[in-house]
Amino acid sequence: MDIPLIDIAALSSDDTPARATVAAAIGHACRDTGFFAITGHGIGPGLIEDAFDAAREVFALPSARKQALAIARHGHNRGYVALGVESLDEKAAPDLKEAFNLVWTDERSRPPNVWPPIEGWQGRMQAYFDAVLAVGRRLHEGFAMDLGLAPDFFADKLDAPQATLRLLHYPAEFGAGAPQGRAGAGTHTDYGNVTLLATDGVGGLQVQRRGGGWIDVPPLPGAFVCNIGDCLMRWSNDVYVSTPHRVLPPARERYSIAFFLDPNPDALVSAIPSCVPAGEAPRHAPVTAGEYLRQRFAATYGKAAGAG
Ligand SMILES: O=C(O)CCC(=O)C(=O)O
Ligand SMILES: [Fe+2]
Repeated sequence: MDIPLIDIAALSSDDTPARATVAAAIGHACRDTGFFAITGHGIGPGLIEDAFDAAREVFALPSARKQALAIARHGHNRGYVALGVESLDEKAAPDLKEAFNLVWTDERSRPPNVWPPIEGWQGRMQAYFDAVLAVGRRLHEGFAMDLGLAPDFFADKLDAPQATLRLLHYPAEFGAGAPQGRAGAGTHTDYGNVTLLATDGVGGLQVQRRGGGWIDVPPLPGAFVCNIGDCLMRWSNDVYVSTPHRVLPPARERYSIAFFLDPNPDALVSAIPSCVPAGEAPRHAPVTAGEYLRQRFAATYGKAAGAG
């Protein structure tokens, strides 16, 4: 299979050889397509279903209510992004999707989230956010072990992360009749360290094959599709690959929930020693994760959307 299915349950155990086996499987996928799917993550189907229900409720709000929650109004990458605002492929026409973003915040160093006025919504989404963040941190223990680092290498670089939970809605009316050249989400790589994606079982996500062509990501109920982003690729001196992917205009209405786990703003992204061959210089200059992501967001949203 092009996108391996990895049971990560042993990562939560204290069985060192079993942890190393999972880490090696993750590492292999990160060097190959940069995409893998995980089971054994410990997030029950009920929590995932609740998150999708909450996503359907927010996108079903009247347009004016959604606009009141817009990122363009609130800034800091929180809130609603309407259809036609964003192009993940910076050179292409806007994506045929709407989105709602929630960010990691301690409500002191960063502003609070924007919450829609829906009964019980905040509790459901925060529970999902916390659960998926824990899994994302656990995956980093696997990356660290695979890269010859202490398992907790990333822990203090992810304790105030630039993490974003992004509810996505691709409306049905664009399926077969999508305007020429318009995608659900244009071809792009993700910016941060790792993305954990839950889908509702409607296809459309495709991953670029290195030799050319596209791999259809099959519906994987209960699993998360994970992929490496540009920041971790840079950290690994390009040993891990951040692979371009896209979402076709779906034939049916489609919902997905992406969780982007990106490091603390002040974390220094500097080539991991085991990834730099002896006698060679690192491929990229060190940069803070905050500065790196600022540059990437500016390119996608432009100033008008007030992202970042
Ligand atoms: O909706 C999806 O399946 C993927 C979305 C995606 O790749 C992204 O938002 O970065
Ligand atoms: Fe993506």
